[in-house]
Amino acid sequence: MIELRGVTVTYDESATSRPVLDGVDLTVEEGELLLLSGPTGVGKSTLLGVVTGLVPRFSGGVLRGDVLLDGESVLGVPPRERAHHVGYVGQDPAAGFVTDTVEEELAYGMEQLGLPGDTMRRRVEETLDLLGVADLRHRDLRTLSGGQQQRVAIGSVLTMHPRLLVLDEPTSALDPTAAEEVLATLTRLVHDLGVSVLLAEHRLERVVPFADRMCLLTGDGRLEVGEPAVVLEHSPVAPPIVELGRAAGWRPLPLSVREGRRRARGLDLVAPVAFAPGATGAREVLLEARGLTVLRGRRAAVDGVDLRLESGRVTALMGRNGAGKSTLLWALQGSLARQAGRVDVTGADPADLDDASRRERVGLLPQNPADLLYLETVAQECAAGGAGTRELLDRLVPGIPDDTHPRDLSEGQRLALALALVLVARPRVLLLDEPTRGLDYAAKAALADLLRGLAREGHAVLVCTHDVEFVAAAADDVVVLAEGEVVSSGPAAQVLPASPAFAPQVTKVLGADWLRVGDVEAALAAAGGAR
Ligand SMILES: Nc1ncnc2c1ncn2[C@@H]1O[C@H](COP(=O)(O)OP(=O)(O)OP(=O)(O)O)[C@@H](O)[C@H]1O
Ligand SMILES: Nc1ncnc2c1ncn2[C@@H]1O[C@H](COP(=O)(O)OP(=O)(O)OP(=O)(O)O)[C@@H](O)[C@H]1O
Repeated sequence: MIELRGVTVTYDESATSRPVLDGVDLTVEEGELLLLSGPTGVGKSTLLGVVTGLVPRFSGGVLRGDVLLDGESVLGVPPRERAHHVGYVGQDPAAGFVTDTVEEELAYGMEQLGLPGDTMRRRVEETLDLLGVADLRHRDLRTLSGGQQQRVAIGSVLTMHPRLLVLDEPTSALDPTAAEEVLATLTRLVHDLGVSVLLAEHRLERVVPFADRMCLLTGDGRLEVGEPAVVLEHSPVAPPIVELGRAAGWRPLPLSVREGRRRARGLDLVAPVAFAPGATGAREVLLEARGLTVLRGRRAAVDGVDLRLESGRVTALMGRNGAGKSTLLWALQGSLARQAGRVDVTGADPADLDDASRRERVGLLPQNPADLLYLETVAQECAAGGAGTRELLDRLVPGIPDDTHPRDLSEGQRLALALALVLVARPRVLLLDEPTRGLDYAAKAALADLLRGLAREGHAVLVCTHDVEFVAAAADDVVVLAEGEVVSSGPAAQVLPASPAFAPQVTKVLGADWLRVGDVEAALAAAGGAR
């Protein structure tokens, strides 16, 4: 139904710079789910923008080639007029909201299309249920948690019944169960109604099992399209199950946990020793919270939480969308008022400190990294961060040009820059809110290394995330929050395998002794050596 022909996009027309997309051909067929993947900053959002019409109209840059909808060129057709056929949800869902409440937002697109009132009401009800947001229907959009916003944004395009859905990292703010449900819903639309879905995603473990075909942007502007199992043979980005298949020499590669489990029957491995703790020697309590309660609206979003963070440990804070994780982070950091309880960070209550002295003790990476960026270029931001900022940035996502405006960075590049600015201050306690959005596997591995390194040097790290694979790679401990209360906590090696929602792929395939592909690789090497 939509076709890109020889599409080339160049943002910077100087002779030295290469196009982001270079002669890309792609046909999205009716009734298929197409997964777009590739490393951070490679051009995935750009490609989606070509389909929706946002690139180059609102992004700048130059587009060559043609885009056809049902065989007719739509290059001159603005995004608004394509919305009838093409529904789009961007990487920052809140940025696309145009009304005030959940119900209004779900109805807005349909009003623009001039649909009859009873149709609108019916579709709003259906969508509220489909995305599990019925109890939020009257809520102000600005008070929703990140994951709640993402669900509403997806719902607001579904109500228009577009024939093609274009989604940029649609599960990045969703808890694992919600992600699975949203993908199952999309798959149902694809199978039952012949809707087409084109989605870019970094968490391939979530999406690959649902994809009919996969496109890979390789980094030189080219696009490779094929069966997921074929594209993943040599893809630089691959989910843990595929890495496991590669390590064990399984062909064809397993794409789902189920296939992996079948292949793993013949594997005879000696279980790894327990995960090495972050630091040896004495641990120091760097942050202690007792009876922490924070109201949001009339409800306690955080309800009597006790928490202790020690030097040398990386702790993951997990839990359903809306469980109160972001609220807890801001209350620990001291800038969000609490109704009860106390917080102590190395002898002081951060709520009593001014901004500068607070930053030295507790660093917080906000859910929206753009909140930390206010200068004109990457180089200026790095200079303002001080010595070492640029090096930190390059460790996470190498090669970002100095003169780029932070606004023009890809999502992952922007996150890496904000992270570098927080990390360079070397606060003893580091709080990170969902720090893996937009990051490819290499960048996540670099981030995990960085956090583990900081822990070894005596920092305490608390990472709020829905990315179970990242938790498996980075965390010593896990704290799970539900409705504002701590419902379980303990070593990651015990908490993750105990829950079907939080178990990483390797655990699901090989059992509770295994969390990471690296451990399996080591065991395979040891077994090979012993033979
Ligand atoms: N409006 C713009 N002006 C200039 N450069 C841009 C603009 N938008 C994107 N870029 C650059 O083009 C490249 C591709 O960006 P894009 O956002 O398409 O990547 P992406 O693959 O979606 O990244 P991520 O995985 O981080 O979401 C990046 O290097 C980015 O800095
Ligand atoms: N001003 C407000 N009025 C009413 N409820 C609010 C307000 N602000 C936040 N909430 C609610 O408080 C709860 C906790 O929100 P919080 O952002 O801490 O959740 P979270 O665990 O970080 O979620 P996510 O994983 O989706 O980011 C959510 O249900 C949210 O809708």
